[in-house]
Amino acid sequence: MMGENGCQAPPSPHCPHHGLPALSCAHRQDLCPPFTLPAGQAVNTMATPNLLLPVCVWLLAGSLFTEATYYRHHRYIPHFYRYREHSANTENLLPDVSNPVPEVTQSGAPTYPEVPEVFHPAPDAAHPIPEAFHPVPEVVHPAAETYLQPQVHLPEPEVSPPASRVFFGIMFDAGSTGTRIHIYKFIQKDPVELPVLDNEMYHAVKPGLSEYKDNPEEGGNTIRQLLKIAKKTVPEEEWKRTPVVLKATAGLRLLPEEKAIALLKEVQEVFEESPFFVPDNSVSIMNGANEGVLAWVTVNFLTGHLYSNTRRTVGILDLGGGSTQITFLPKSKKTIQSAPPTYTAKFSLFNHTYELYTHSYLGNGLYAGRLATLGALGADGLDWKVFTSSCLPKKFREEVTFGGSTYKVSGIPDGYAGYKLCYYEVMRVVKGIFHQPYEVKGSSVFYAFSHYFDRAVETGLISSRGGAIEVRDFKKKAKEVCNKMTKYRAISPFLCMDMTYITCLLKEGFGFKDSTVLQLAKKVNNVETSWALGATFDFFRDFNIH
Ligand SMILES: O=c1ccn([C@@H]2O[C@H](COP(=O)(O)OP(=O)(O)O)[C@@H](O)[C@H]2O)c(=O)[nH]1
Repeated sequence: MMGENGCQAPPSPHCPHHGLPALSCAHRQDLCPPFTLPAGQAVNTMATPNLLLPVCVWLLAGSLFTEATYYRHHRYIPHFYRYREHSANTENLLPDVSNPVPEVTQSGAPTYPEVPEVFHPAPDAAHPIPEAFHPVPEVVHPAAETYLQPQVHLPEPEVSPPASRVFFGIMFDAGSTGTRIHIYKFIQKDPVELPVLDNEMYHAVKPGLSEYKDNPEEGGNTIRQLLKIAKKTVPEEEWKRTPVVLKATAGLRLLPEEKAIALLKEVQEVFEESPFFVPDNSVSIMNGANEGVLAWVTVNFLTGHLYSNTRRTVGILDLGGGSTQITFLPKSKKTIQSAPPTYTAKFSLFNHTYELYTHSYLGNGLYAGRLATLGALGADGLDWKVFTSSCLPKKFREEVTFGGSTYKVSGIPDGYAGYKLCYYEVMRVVKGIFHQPYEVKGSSVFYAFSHYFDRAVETGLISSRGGAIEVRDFKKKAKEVCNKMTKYRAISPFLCMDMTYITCLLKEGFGFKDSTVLQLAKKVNNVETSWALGATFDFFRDFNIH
């Protein structure tokens, strides 16, 4: 089985390293051992982020495509002291219970700037936006003579402001349960200032790439389908300089290496035949630490915490199909000191170095967790076997597919079902696997999204607009669902297992208190709460996550 290294398909022939344009091949190019290809085809790890974009919002949109497509429009006033006025989604913020200012300053810990310069780092201190995105000089600096009429002694007219420059970034999220395209439109108002996130187009298709492990061509077709949306969204004159990037997560991490490589190669070929710019690091499997860090960047950026002067940030909890991530900025040194060395990540952003607690648990996503609870995870070749669980309705019997494999599963027809037995079963999947961070029992606010959000909506814990609940609410609802399985079966026969798993993950896994408040959100400021935005920032401004 493959490790969690971020590994990529072979380099694109369009890269400067291969004699072509210079847009994004300045990124980190670590070799990736598990994906070593024949000589001359060494693969690269993905690059990592650093960009700051002010945002604010209005939403244009509609559901145009099959599963989920929407188009959002954002405008942002780039002054941090105006942040609260311009937060379009204040119901998602919990300022009163946010992280308090740390009492003890942690050496090497990030400090939040007190002055607005944080928005405009000196050009030489930040990684420059690629050349191609800089406004052309003659547009930015019109010749002064054009505007001066000294001979008639008229007052000097105001010089026109520099023309804004629009650029796009296309980020594919190849998850275990689906593939999603995020098309971000940015506005670069001034070459030395930071671009503004103007809007995002999002569309998702199911199933995920890993389901095509035995038929990569068909997997490639799902990417082709999504690229059609990109062609409709990005103006034709921008295609050539719009980078297209795909990052795969747990679905591909869990596949045998050769199957994952075949899928990545197929995607690379589909990208090559597209009219978009294909950097040499454009198709990769993202490592778990980057997945957590980039989601943290997205959420803290969208909630305004990255450029507020409050020193507050929020933690993130991401429950995917194949893996689950926890990431937060510790207040106490002890959290980092007591964490296993691979459970921390440093990166630079806005001239600051952050050291986060972050970990991705591969095989502990919701779908992988279901199979693990049933004892079926990785049990390929046991087609005859029926995997049973007291978390499922007694009379339920079905085939389920995950990661391209199909398993027979059922309830226990003559046995017992219910919360207690179910909790005992899921405990086996969680116990001894999770590290409990030193300060997780504290008062930090965590944003929980992906399947945490989906299940909370399905069970009526929150509305589809999101909301705040306590960990104990998941437990209460899990008991209710498990003890009334027939009532909830129509929503999903797995609802009892899922809710119990989430409860167990939060309490026994991460060690959260019953009273910990979780802010559940699918979107913040109408932008998807996933790692994709952070990864796009990272593409343009390497965060150097390590
Ligand atoms: O931009 C995104 C990306 C993901 N998701 C949801 O988050 C979950 C993540 O699952 P995924 O298959 O990506 O998990 P992974 O493969 O990363 O474990 C799914 O419910 C997705 O619908 C979402 O709502 N918006």
